[in-house]
Amino acid sequence: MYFAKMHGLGNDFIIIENLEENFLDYSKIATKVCNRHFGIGADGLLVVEKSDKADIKMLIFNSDGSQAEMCGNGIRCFAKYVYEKKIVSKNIIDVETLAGVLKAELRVINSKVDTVRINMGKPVIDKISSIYNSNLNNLNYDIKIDNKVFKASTILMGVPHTVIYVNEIDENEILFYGPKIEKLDIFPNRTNVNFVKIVDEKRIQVRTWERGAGLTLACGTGSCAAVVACYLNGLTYNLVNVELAFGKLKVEYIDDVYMEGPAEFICEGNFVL
Ligand SMILES: N[C@@H](CCC[C@H](N)C(=O)O)C(=O)O
Repeated sequence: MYFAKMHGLGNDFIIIENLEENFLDYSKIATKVCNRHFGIGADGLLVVEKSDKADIKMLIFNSDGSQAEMCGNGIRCFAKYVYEKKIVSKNIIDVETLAGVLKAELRVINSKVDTVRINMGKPVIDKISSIYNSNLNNLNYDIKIDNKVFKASTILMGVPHTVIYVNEIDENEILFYGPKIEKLDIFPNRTNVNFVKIVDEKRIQVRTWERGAGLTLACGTGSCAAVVACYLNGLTYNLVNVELAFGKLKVEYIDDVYMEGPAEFICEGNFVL
């Protein structure tokens, strides 16, 4: 089967096409090809399918085989892929996802996509009982694990995101607490966990423990959720540069959330199913 490998700020994906809609077990394919030792290696699998309500449909599966509703870094890679492979010949593309139809605006230089701006839609701040099984104030509450107390916010940005406010980004802390927070009983569908350091009103740093993929180098939906949470808590402006491990995303919250950043091809080839 033909594949391309792409990344958005180091969050990497295998992309496959299934425009004829053959029966394929995507979850099984994801666990196989995403494995970094026995497969190609990636955080997730993106599938290109036909859509009857948008220009094209994107499906996303995490490296553990679980399906997610949306992926911020993934949708920028996906939009670049369908444009440069001439599957959709428009530079504003409507992409169907399980979180709704989202608009991808491509900045094209010499027929190549440089950056992609996505209208990520509206964050869900209240009424999130399906992801948040509690009557706490989900924008500002405490999570206690062992003897540690974290200030937290939980927001649905296509997928469930919990923001943990920290003074410093500490990878060991993320590896220790990330999986414990992901699986707390208050999150019936698990949660992505974003450790967020506020540098100033226009800059934050984010590292994410992702549901179904573990610690990744960047998370697009997580960066958007972090900006929404920081802005609504009065900690930043509504236009913020989000610094990830290897680059930046520009996120703006004006009713809808807009995210802009790069997408890159790594390689392409074939694998045996
Ligand atoms: N890396 C992504 C999010 C992918 C899905 C997530 N792991 C989930 O299960 O919710 C992004 O860039 O948004």
